[in-house]
Amino acid sequence: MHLSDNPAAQPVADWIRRAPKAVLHDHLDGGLRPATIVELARACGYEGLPTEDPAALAVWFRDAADSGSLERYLETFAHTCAVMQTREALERIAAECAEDLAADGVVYAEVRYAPEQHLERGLTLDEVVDAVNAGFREGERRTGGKITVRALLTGMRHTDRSLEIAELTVAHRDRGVAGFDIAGGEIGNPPARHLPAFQHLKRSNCHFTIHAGEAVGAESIHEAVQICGAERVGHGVRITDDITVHEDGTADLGHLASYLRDNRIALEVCPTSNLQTGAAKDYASHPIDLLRRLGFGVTLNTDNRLVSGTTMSEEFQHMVDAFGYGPEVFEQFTTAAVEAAFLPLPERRRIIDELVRPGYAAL
Ligand SMILES: O=c1[nH]cnc2c1ncn2[C@H]1C[C@H](O)[C@@H](CO)O1
Ligand SMILES: [Zn+2]
Repeated sequence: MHLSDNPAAQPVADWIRRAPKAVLHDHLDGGLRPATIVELARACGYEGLPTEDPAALAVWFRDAADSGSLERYLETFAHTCAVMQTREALERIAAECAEDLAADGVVYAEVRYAPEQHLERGLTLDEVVDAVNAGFREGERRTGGKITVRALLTGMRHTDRSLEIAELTVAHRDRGVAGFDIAGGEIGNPPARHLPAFQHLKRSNCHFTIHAGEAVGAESIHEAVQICGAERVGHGVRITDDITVHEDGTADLGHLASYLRDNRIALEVCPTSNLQTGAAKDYASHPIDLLRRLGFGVTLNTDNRLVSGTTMSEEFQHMVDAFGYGPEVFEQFTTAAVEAAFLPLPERRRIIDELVRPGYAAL
């Protein structure tokens, strides 16, 4: 099913909006406000936008990304990255990102982006990271501390800068950066190509996740977790390749699937994005429910709020519609996300004890 067959701008139940949420997988360059893109494009002289009408631009992104292919999904980012090349633009976009997530009830967010994609107008890698961090701090301040945001620095799988970005991550950790990731086209770019980056992170005791099991199957997840040492998996839905479901509903797990489940390797699941890239057919048959029932460390995420035309609340609502979930399931997903956050343990505990549990109890 294509998203365009689906009603846009999903109405969301009031309790879903109020529920405390945590997002581990949200791309900064996939979540800009459409009106901000239009303004920044005018200011920096970028003439490539498909339209200058913000509402039409939002629809354009979602439709263009709804292609059935990860490669075509990724092409849309040329327009967002084009307007993310100055300190002011990055700071503004990061501050608005924190505000938008907080307005949607997100209390903890890890937001990722690839610093190497923001160097076209002369910024250095360090300046990019400083600008985004300043924006996140400003956004947290504007929301009165309702949200905590940490950055993940992404290395692009088709380029050769991952070691440099891993070093950048280590240099900026404890100053707003919580970890590292690799993203981009999965086919032809296996994670082990970036082994030196992962080895540097391991030696430096630094957190990382890897996009895997989105466009390629379980072998990509195996490489990400067992060869590269990822603590979490971005998407990971194709772990179903290693699970056999029988007619009576029981399931057998292969060794990799068992390893992920038994070690609570968190899966950063992004249902709407999966429908667009062809990693899943529709919400009702999305593997998230099977994985949850089997005891995997499932977390629910947006991936790209603009490009996928979604929010955390809308992802929750899609799951309610498809599987009839109530608040207890979302409390599970949210708790699993905070437990898998790249934060010191006492901070994770504080978010669960002071924000998540009381928030769900009050619904
Ligand atoms: O879901 C994804 N899979 C692989 N790469 C992705 C996904 N969403 C965004 N990206 C890419 C495009 C962005 O420019 C980059 C850094 O955020 O990460
Ligand atoms: Zn992603």
